[in-house]
Amino acid sequence: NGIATNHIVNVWAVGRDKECWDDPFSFNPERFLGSNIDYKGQHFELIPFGAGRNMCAGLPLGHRMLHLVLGSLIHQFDWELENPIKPNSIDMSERMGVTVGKLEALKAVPTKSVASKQDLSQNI
Ligand code: HEM
Repeated sequence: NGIATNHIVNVWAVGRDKECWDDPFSFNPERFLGSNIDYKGQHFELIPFGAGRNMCAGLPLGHRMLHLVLGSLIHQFDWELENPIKPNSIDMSERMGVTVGKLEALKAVPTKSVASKQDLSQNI
């Protein structure tokens, strides 16, 4: 009838629903080992790219780039937290908005890794 409506799905809440997830507030990527749940819009408990006909058009690119960029950063650099922050003292408070981010930015300090220097010397 020509009337357009906008809907905003609360993906944050879906991802923390204890009906869908065991221990939903824990960061536990291992929960996906041996699970058939994927992120491609067919399993509605996990929809980082949305679902249906308006889902993210960049999913294949995003999927490839994430692995490439993250893998390169981990391979090329050793990463440390800024003093005096320790892994278990990271402030994980969230900043609410249309998207959710960390309230305090995570500062990670890179130094060139031994592995990447070895790669370089092999190329000479
Ligand atoms: C990890 C990276 C990304 C995430 C998590 C993401 C997530 C999303 C989400 C949640 C939507 C809305 C889907 C909906 O309304 O149901 C969307 C839409 C869209 N995204 Fe992404 N996106 C990512 C990367 C990209 C990239 C790299 C591109 C392009 C190069 C892209 C292009 C688009 C476009 C064009 C739409 C609108 C699709 C439409 O309305 O038909 N996205 N994305």
